[in-house]
Amino acid sequence: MTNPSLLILAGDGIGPEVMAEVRKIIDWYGTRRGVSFDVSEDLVGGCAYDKHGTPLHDDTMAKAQEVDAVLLGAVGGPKYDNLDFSVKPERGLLRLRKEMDLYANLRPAQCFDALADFSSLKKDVVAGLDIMIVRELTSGVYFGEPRGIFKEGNERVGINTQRYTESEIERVARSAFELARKRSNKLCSMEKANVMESGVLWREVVQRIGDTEYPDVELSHMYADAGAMQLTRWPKQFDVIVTDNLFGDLLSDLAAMLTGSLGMLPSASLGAPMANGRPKALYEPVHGSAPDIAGQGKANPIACVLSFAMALRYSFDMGAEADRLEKAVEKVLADGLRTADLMGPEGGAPVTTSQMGDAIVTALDASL
Ligand SMILES: NC(=O)c1ccc[n+]([C@@H]2O[C@H](COP(=O)([O-])OP(=O)(O)OC[C@H]3O[C@@H](n4cnc5c(N)ncnc54)[C@H](O)[C@@H]3O)[C@@H](O)[C@H]2O)c1
Ligand SMILES: CC(C)[C@H](C(=O)O)[C@@H](O)C(=O)O
Ligand SMILES: [Mg+2]
Repeated sequence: MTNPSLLILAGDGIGPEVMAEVRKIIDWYGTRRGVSFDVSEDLVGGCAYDKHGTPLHDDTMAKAQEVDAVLLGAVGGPKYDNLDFSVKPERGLLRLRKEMDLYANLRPAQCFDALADFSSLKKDVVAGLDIMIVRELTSGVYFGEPRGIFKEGNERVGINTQRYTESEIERVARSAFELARKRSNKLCSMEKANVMESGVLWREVVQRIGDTEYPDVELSHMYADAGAMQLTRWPKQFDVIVTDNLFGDLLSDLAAMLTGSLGMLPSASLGAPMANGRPKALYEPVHGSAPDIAGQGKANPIACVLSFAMALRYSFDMGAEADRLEKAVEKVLADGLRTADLMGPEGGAPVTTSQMGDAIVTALDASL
């Protein structure tokens, strides 16, 4: 049997720093668990632009289509802020999502016990929190046409279009209902049906899929602005949330901070099954390239490490190994290890990115 294949696209800023820690964990699985991956690496984002004049070379896109899973670090940075939109680092990531047709973006927000004190919310509001945001990732206002900056009379007008077809809503709704069934059978759908036609359609379609295919799942609907408010008021009322591309972008950053730091939140972007039965998949932390701390050894690698745990679970059917890795992360946090983003105002001595990665590997060793 051939080894499962992984394409690593570490990207820009802290991307390569956090990915180096994931490499240690991939190596650990090879040497200690006999689970070897065929790993290849390539460029995405600003570093790809620097080399090729494009944030994602066609050859890299082709490789991404062939492998079992892609692991991505982060893209972007101030150096590229003034580039034309078509070659900005972020376009590389958006192209991967679109051409791999990764329509269901799973963004869990879990509050580790050891960090409950660290959230900006009160401890009892976040302790034990475990929610899953399913963000539609290949459509909506991110991709709708027309788009652009146009001349209209004496001034310019910027246009983006929110657009959803029924089938796009149906497939992401099914992903969310399936997840809800594996968790606590509760799904909340968020849109703005009070002001947007695309929201009206979204609500109707999600309700129909629920009524006809998932009558056992308790379905509720909420306007996305109220959803943001409820997520900060009492987040534990939610289990699975399904929402569109833009609202999902905002709500998942909000949910990340409930757990203490953006440096903690992983994600899985999944598409339709390939010929081998595995879904098309890309795994990446929710955070970006963090230019303010890049190159200083300060980045928290946990979001990227937990993204690899999601790969073990969703691409490679290794749920028990994913549990092992998540428990190893839990252990290092319980032991008090903190990167700088997890230090309170009282301060203390943070560990470096690399020390955090090493500690996770040591905890994995201890799990055997
Ligand atoms: N998936 C991605 O690649 C992705 C996601 C979001 C933003 N971006 C891009 O990243 C660049 C910077 O964006 P931004 O500053 O709005 O968001 P960001 O997520 O990079 O950073 C926001 C804040 O969180 C901190 N932070 C983020 N990840 C951290 C980690 N692992 N450990 C410790 N602290 C961490 C940063 O230091 C910063 O203060 C932009 O070019 C943006 O487009 C990329
Ligand atoms: C970098 C950017 C294109 C991306 C998005 O807006 O989707 C990011 O914010 C995310 O959340 O993955
Ligand atoms: Mg975002």
